Parts: sequence; structure tokens; C-alpha cells
Amino acid sequence: MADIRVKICGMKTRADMEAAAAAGAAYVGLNFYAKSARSVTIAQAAALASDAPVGLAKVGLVVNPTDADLDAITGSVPLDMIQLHGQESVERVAEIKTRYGLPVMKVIGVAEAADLDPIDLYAQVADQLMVDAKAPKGAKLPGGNGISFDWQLLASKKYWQAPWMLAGGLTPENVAEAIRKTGARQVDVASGVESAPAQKDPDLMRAFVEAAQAV
Ligand SMILES: O=C(O)c1ccccc1NCC(=O)[C@H](O)[C@H](O)COP(=O)(O)O
Repeated sequence: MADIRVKICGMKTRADMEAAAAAGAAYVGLNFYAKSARSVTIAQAAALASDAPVGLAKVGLVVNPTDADLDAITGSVPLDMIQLHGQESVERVAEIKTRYGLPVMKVIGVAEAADLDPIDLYAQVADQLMVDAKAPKGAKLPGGNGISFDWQLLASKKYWQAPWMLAGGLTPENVAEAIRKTGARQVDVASGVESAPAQKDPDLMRAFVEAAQAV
């Protein structure tokens, strides 16, 4: 059994948080991208995070945030990490890390080999990386689309200066294969553990963590 750490993104209710903890997730994501059905308001996130099960790391997902956005979020929500899911530059990642004093995870969208090139630079400033499927052109959301990229792209490129997690189209059925093919030690999922859009399913969360940790 491998010690694989799982992040489940898009917590909307206290029941979601409890089910994620009971399933064995290490991190949960609170989504502040207002156009997503998975998003929560700052007040909702503050209530969820303040009352979170002990030991669950609370990650705030933002897309190209301004300082005002982050001031408002971090001023009310007790987060353990900020996830940057937009086109934030290396300099902006460093600036956010310094200004807020929280670990930062930078997401890199991948569709082809060249998309991996910027990772070395981001790895010098980010505390964690998420290697996710690039959103297709015209997609409504920059992430959480339930699509995978070619895991073979990571076969020879998986050692970076920062810890990383694999994301994109992972499900209880394919997560073991994804871990074996990529060597990921951390995985992230949103739509693959939902029974309807933005509705987390406790059985699927449990099945996902079990399958990931059984590799
Ligand atoms: O999930 C969303 O709605 C979302 C919206 C805007 C930016 C990012 C978003 N999700 C990011 C995640 O962390 C997802 O877990 C990751 O992209 C994988 O999603 P999925 O393919 O659905 O498992």
C-alpha cells in the first residue's frame, strides 16, 4: 500500500467535509471561482473551514485573484494553502506567497509535452504544484472539467523541485492506473467523486481514496 495523499476539491457542505475526512482525504478544496457550480461564498467557506475536521488541510482555490480578493478571503477563512488556478505568472505566485504567508500551490494545465516546460520555474517559487488537464478552448471552467491528459507525458518528467499532485479526469476506476503511470504521490479530484454536478458522493469519495491508496 502506498502513502498517497488525496485532495478532494469543491466542498460545499459540512457533510461533504466530514465525508472527505472519513474517506481519508488529506486536503479539501474550497472553490472561490464564482462561475463554478462548486463555488462557495466567503461566508460559507469561513463556516466550513472554521468547523473542519481536525487534520484536514483546507485549500482555497482562486483564479487570477487580485490582492483585494485574497485580502477578503484570507481575512475571513482559515486556509492552510492557496491554490492558483489561473494564468498567474511566476512573479505573481512569489508575491502572493510573501504577502499572505501561506503555502501556495500553482496549477499547470497540460495538453501536450511543451506545457510541462514552465514547471521548473514555478517549482522554484511554489510550495506545491498541481499538474492538471488543460481546459479545452471554449470550456466554461478553467478546471474541474473531468478530462484527463496523456499521463505518458509525465513518464520521464516527474521530478521537480516542489511536491506535485496529479489532477484531471481522475475517478475511482482510473486513479490507480494514473498513479502507476505517472509516479504521482498526491492526486486531486473534483467531478470524479460526484453523483450529479457539484454534488459530492460519500461512497465515491471513499472508493477514490481506497483505490488511490491500494496502489
Ligand atoms: O472545479 C471547478 O469548478 C473549478 C473551477 C475553476 C477552476 C478550477 C476548478 N477546479 C479545479 C480542481 O482543483 C479540480 O479538482 C481539478 O481541475 C480536477 O478536476 P476534475 O477533472 O473534475 O477531477
